[in-house]
Amino acid sequence: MAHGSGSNCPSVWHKNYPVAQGNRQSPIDIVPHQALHDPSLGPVVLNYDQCTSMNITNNGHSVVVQFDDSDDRSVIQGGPLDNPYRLKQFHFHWGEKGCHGSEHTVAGNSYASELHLVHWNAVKYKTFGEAATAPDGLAVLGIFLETGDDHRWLHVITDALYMVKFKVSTTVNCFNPKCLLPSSLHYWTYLGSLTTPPLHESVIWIVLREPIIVSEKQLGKFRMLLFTGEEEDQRIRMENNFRPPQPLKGRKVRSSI
Ligand SMILES: NS(=O)(=O)c1ccc(S(=O)(=O)c2ccccc2)s1
Ligand SMILES: [Zn+2]
Repeated sequence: MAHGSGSNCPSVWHKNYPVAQGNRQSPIDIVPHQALHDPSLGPVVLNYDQCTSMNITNNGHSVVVQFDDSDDRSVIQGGPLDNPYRLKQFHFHWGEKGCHGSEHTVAGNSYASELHLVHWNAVKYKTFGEAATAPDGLAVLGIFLETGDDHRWLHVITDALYMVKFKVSTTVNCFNPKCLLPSSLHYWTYLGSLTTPPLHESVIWIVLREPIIVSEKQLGKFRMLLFTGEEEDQRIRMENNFRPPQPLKGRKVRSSI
């Protein structure tokens, strides 16, 4: 859970963001045998083949790789989505040690980290900002990270993290996030929200069942990032930037499995 001073403490977010206690908040605990298998749910299709990555930024609460979303070169479609959603950015959530750090949990079990690929509905909405407040505006693909062997492609990101130790940005060229996908695209899907303020209830969540494997060493590089800027004398390590599971409030989780 994100501890620490003021705003990055989930238990007080509702004071400034009353929607934190809304009816479709994220993350949630996914209970596989209570999920509804929906045969009408087709496969999720990721068209990330062209190079649209732009930069990697430490934004003070995570590390974010941003993409050029001025056209439909990088989109997700299929599955629960009625049309293609454009890739805007991806970022991670992690803990300070062991297997805590993911936001979604599976039957009460958490993973060491969770990758979120954020997409927006550019067919129905003119801008990301407009989509971000619409009930079907965003689609976030969640991928669990489990510790084990080195992930050969995650190195491209983790080797760049020292450059964004403080709250800064640097360019990253031609990183195709398809290399961060597990072999199976079986997923759970449900209607939820952003997991950080402003907590908009605008996200169609697609959470992959199969985790990707990364090494402790690679995860450790996330933990050496700082919430603070270079000019600040206080150095607060960036870790535990995950929100705990929120009440399901009657929502149904569907599975493609
Ligand atoms: N963890 S999460 O994937 O739910 C998430 C939190 C914040 C974002 S955002 O930066 O895209 C964003 C989107 C809308 C408004 C402000 C920021 S995505
Ligand atoms: Zn996230």
